This record gives sequence, structure tokens and C-alpha cells, in this order.
Amino acid sequence: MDSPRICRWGILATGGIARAFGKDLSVDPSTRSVTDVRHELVAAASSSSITRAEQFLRECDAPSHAKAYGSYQDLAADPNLDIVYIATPHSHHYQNAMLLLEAGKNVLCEKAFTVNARQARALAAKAGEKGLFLMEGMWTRYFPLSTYVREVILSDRIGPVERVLSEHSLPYAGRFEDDDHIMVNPRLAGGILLDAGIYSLTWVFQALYSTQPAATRQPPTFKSIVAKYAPTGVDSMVTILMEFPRDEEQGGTAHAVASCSMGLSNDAVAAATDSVIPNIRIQGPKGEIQVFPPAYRPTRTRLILKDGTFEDKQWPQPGPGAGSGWFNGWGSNLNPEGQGHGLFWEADDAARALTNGWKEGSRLGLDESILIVDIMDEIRRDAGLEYPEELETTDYPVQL
Ligand SMILES: NC(=O)C1=CN([C@@H]2O[C@H](COP(=O)(O)OP(=O)(O)OC[C@H]3O[C@@H](n4cnc5c(N)ncnc54)[C@H](OP(=O)(O)O)[C@@H]3O)[C@@H](O)[C@H]2O)C=CC1
Ligand SMILES: O=C1OC[C@@H](O)[C@H](O)[C@H]1O
Repeated sequence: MDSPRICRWGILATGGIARAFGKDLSVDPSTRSVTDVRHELVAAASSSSITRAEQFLRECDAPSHAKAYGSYQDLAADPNLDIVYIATPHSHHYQNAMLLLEAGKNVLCEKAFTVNARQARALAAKAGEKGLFLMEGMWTRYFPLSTYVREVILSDRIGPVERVLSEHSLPYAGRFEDDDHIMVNPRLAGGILLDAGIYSLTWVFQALYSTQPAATRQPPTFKSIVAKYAPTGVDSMVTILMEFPRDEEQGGTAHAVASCSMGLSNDAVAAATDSVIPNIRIQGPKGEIQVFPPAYRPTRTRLILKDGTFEDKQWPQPGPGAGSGWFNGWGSNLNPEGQGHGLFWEADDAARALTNGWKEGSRLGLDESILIVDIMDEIRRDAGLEYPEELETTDYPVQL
């Protein structure tokens, strides 16, 4: 057997998800039956201070030779990296990714990919021009649970999908210390759509778009309703009604409802209390596949078929991992000590792509990332939601 390819990672930013990702890189891949790739955290940069980057590397158990940088520019100039993971707020993804691509770095960029689709297209074009790998870090697509759900759909066990109900809310309202919080600050491209709605859309797209034949699948038409968070004007609740054309053989259209809220508790409370209420339901004429909360990191599915089949499955994240100590807004520890977080699945996919010379993620290509940002653009436009000009621009470099 060939020895695994070691992928040398840099991490840009040192916040919550950066720490979870950094810790996941050190989880032994054999615990998830992965033998072709391994990861090494070899550098991290903090825009706050080099001391912060040093502390971050220690928290992530990075090897002693890992380099700490006090600026993102210094990280971009490091010649010893295979790829860089961007973990800044949405507002900064475009500028950060452009910095890295210009410096010749492969990039894995956290969701939501960019503030708008013009920026997503500009990044895809830059990556293409430079022959670099570029992927949106929509980790949920890479879980074995998601592979199983897609297989259920592709194997026709529930028949052609007719409807998807997809919900992801976070119980944050009233819990922000101030209006600078990442979730509600327009200067950080806050708002529930880019933060959480993208997961509701992810499940709709896994069921009704990426599982359809590439040659015939078509973008949906849709309508949306948006409520706003009064103190800052960002979106606080979004409901999207979608209609997907189906191919000639299936006929008609499939419907989807994708919703998200920063004030409701159904997702997090359901996860904390082990509720039996699914928040994703993918329905066809022969039955349905359900996914239980939270939608971004589900660990439980249920298949119910009209022939009497009842298939419950648990999908714990492998470990042992270091635990990120990552709490949701309801106080539930989403990644207790001893468990992996689950970000290693997307890291594996990116590392595998580098080995094979692929330029995009295998479960979410750039075209689909761009299409989803296009939809979010239109929802924001219809609701009169615009971020500050320097966040929406495709100019580079712009100081934010
Ligand atoms: N996949 C998932 O499950 C999750 C994904 N996310 C996504 O990850 C990204 C970051 O979220 P999260 O880690 O929660 O955010 P945090 O606020 O915890 O961290 C963001 C980091 O970005 C850097 N940063 C640079 N400029 C700014 C700025 N002007 N204001 C604030 N931070 C800045 C800081 O690092 P430094 O000072 O070191 O430069 C900061 O620590 C978002 O895109 C979010 O949607 C978030 C949570 C979960
Ligand atoms: O991606 C995310 O998943 C989990 C949420 O708690 C967080 O707000 C979001 O950014």
C-alpha cells in the first residue's frame, strides 16, 4: 500500500471554527478508515498578533516546527504550504482568498463562500487562471451521513424526490452582547441567511440538484420572505419557497421550503434534548429520509418507506479528537472532549484533490457554490439588504 500523502496546512485566522479545524487536523485518519491522506498543521496567522497565532498553534497541538505569523500577508508568502484554510467572517472571505490565490496558494474557504456571487465568480476565475484548487468549506457535504442520504436518493429507495423541507435555526436572539457580534454586524456580513440559511439550502441542493444528472439539472425558481433584526438591519429570519424543474421522465416540478432563524430554538434545543423531530425531510412517492438536528452537524437519520421499512442510523463523528469546546447559543457542547469535530472530512477531500490534481471539491463544485450565492444575492436584493460597499466590491486589495 502507498504511504499516505501528507497535506501541509496553513490556517488564516484563529477564531472559533479555526480552532475546531486545527484540532481536527490532528485526529488520526485511521479512526475514520482513511489511509490515503494525512494532515499537518504547519502555520497559522492571526491579524491580531503573532502571540495569538503562537497560542493558537499550541491549542491545536501543532508540531513544534509550525510557524506563527502576525499577519495574513506573511502566511500567504510562506512557501511551505500545500493549502490554506480561511476562517474569517464572511465579510473577509473575498479579500483573504484573493490574497492567497494571488500568492499561488490552494484555498479551502469557510462558508458562506463570499458575500455575493460576483465575488465568487471572480475567485473561481482567479483560481482557474492560476491553476489552483479552490473549495467552499461546506463541511456538511462531506460527512458519511450526507453520502448515505445522497445514496438513498440516487438508489431510488424513496422514488424521485418530490419535496424537501429543510430548516436550520439558531437560538441567538437576545443573547448578543452588542451589535458588533459576528451574527448581526453588517460590517462582518452578518445575518442568518449567510450563516445558517446556507445549511438549509445545502440540504435542498443535495436532494434536488447535485443528485440530479448534471446534463439536465436546472436551477430553481423561488420566492422568499425576510424578517430583519431591528438594531442592525441584517436578516434575522428567512423562508424560501423553491420549485425545481424535474427531467422529462419524472415530469412536473419538485418543491422545497428552506428556512432559518436566529431567534428560534428548534434546531439547538432539539439537538440538546435528543428530540425526535427531524429538521430535514426529503420526500418521495415511496417514502422519506429524515435528518435530525443540528443541520450543520447531524448525527442521526431515519428512513421510512411505505413498504414498512424503518431504518434508524447514528453517525457519530469519529475520534478520539481533542474536542473544540465549541458551544452553541443554547449552551450545548457540540464537540465534547474525546470526539472529533467532523471538519476532517472536508480536509480529507481537499488533500485528496491536491494528490489527484483536481481543482474543486468533489461534493460541492464551484458552479454549485456560485449558484447558491446567486440565490442568496437575490433574496437579499428583494429584501433591500445590502452590505457596506467595500464588502460587496470585487476590487482587490481593499482594506476592511
Ligand atoms: N463550519 C462550521 O460549522 C462553522 C463555520 N463558521 C464560519 O467560519 C467563519 C468564522 O466564524 P467563527 O470562527 O465563528 O468566527 P470568530 O469570530 O470566532 O473568528 C473569526 C476570526 O477571524 C479573524 N478576523 C479577521 N478580521 C476580523 C474582524 N474584522 N472581525 C472579527 N474577526 C476577524 C479573527 O482572527 P485573528 O484575530 O486571529 O485574525 C477572528 O478570530 C464564518 O465564515 C462562519 O460562517 C463558523 C462557525 C461554525
Ligand atoms: O456554520 C455554522 O454552524 C454552526 C453555527 O453555530 C454557526 O453560527 C455557523 O456559522
